[in-house]
Amino acid sequence: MASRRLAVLQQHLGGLRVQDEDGSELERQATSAAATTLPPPDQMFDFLTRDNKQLRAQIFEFLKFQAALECLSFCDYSLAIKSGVHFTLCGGTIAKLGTEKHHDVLRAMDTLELPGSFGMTELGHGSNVMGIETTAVYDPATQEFILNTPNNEASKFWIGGVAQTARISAIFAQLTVNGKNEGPHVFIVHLRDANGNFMPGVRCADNGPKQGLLGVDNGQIWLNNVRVPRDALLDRYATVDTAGNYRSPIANVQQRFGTMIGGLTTGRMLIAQGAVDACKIGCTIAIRYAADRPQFGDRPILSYLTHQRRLFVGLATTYAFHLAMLQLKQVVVKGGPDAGKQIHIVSSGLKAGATWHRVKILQDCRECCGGMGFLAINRIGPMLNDMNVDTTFEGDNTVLMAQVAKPLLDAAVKAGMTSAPPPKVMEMDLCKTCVGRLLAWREQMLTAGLAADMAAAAAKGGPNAGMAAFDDNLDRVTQLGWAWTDRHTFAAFQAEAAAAPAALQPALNLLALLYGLTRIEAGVECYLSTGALSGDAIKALHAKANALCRELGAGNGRLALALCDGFGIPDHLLQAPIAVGNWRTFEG
Ligand SMILES: Cc1cc2nc3c(=O)[nH]c(=O)nc-3n(C[C@H](O)[C@H](O)[C@H](O)COP(=O)(O)OP(=O)(O)OC[C@H]3O[C@@H](n4cnc5c(N)ncnc54)[C@H](O)[C@@H]3O)c2cc1C
Repeated sequence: MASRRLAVLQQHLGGLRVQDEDGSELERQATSAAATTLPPPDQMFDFLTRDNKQLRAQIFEFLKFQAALECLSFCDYSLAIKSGVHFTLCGGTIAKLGTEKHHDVLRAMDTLELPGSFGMTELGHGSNVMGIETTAVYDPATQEFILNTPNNEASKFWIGGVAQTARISAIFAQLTVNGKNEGPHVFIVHLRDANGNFMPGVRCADNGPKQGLLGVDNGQIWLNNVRVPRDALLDRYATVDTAGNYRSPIANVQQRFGTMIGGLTTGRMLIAQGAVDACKIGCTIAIRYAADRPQFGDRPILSYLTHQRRLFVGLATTYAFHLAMLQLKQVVVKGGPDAGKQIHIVSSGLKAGATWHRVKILQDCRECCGGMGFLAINRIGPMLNDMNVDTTFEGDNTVLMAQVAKPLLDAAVKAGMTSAPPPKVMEMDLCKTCVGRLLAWREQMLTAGLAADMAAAAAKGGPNAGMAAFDDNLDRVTQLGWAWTDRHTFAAFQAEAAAAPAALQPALNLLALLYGLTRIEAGVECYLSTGALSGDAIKALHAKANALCRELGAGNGRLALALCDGFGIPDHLLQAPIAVGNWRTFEG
């Protein structure tokens, strides 16, 4: 059992599994890019940590932890989210924003003695975290903070674990010391005692029935003069001494809070990875079933172009995001002075991109399985419900795409990029380099156009008018977020494919090209409206994508099936009868 578990962990650390020895050439080509381009998991970061055994062990633990949560999401999304809330959101916040005195709490969380929750969102304040209204006022007489919910909109809402199980919460509240508001800070607040009774001044309630994710007890919290000791403040970035003096190395309230929550990106990464993992499951179930299911005679439904267009594009996109996530994890591990900003942008784009793709890919998989896709036992339907929220939590996708676009636009305005590059007809030789250039061009085109509008508005009405122009063009801002994500993800895919052993490259290059072509199709308006691509070029591009789908579908989808096997999901975690050839004997 232990060795099986280790094998599962390893395959997810490395990314994908290597096929059996007796696999055909095509199957060998299709096996893991990640498992073959990267060294074994325990040596993966040797180059960073050669002289520091402790750091190396920490990095390995971090990756093992992420892999373990991935394995949980293969079994059950509620279980993965409940664990993520406890360990990553609550535990991770205490670890990253707290100091050594908070480590006892972490130890009690590790043993599940203290089930944790993450109290950021309020009924009235979701995406705008700076606007939260819960208050924490320092009382120097008792050296305590007094926390309050001043009105119902300030009640903590959606908090995972709070309806039934959580004993503590990392509560975000506006801190006031000596009458001065210092902005949002985080406090460890005990909600329930060991018997499950509410602590004095605390009240919690269930949020009520949800669309899915029923294994997570989301709830609401009201705090009424709840007193917590001075040490309850997570004080890595700000301290309050016994006499009530507030100190922080970051003077600006907004910057200080930005620094605090900027470090809490692990949860966002886990949501993005969970979406990629769901796509692996959905694609594997749907492609296996489609290869096994005849309709209109002996013809397997996988041979229909419409099936290939939906499932193989989904497969290519899943590989693209898997490999981009793998690169992001390496950036996180590597760290460095500029890593924070980079991680924020990349994790925002990948989370929004992966979860929005997941919605489409799982829906396509569901439809491709016909009625069987609607049966709960075949998993895809329940996954669609359980995961529907991933576009909203850990940063609403639209808001995240704006965060991807904002620094690009700020840099463009600063660099004086005040006119869009003139549209020019692009060469369409339909190779990977050409696709990469086209994706980069769309990003530049959108950046320059928006930056020009913002600069013009600022020149007339000042910086606020520049920001108003940003808000007035949020549809284009979202397109820019997508354009950046498409370009970045394609580049990651290309890099991983190029680094793979020669035998794997044809399969990975094929998938990467299919992914890139379909992302140009997704942004076709930009190319056509500017004259960058002609109608004939778009037709050729569409035909090329179809031809790649035909290649993946050859031999009843042999290559596509091998690429699914490359995900390394054991059958007992796939669970769906239609994925393991049992639909013919199905009796309900
Ligand atoms: C199942 C579930 C579990 C959750 N678990 C937790 C938890 O454990 N702890 C916790 O603290 N929170 C949790 N949340 C809260 C979650 O993080 C918030 O729902 C999320 O931040 C969005 O906030 P909101 O729901 O208030 O939506 P809003 O922020 O009100 O957004 C509503 C809509 O308005 C749009 N919008 C908002 N602002 C802008 C803007 N500036 N520009 C353009 N469009 C905008 C958004 O795109 C969105 O479509 C959970 C939520 C759910 C549903």
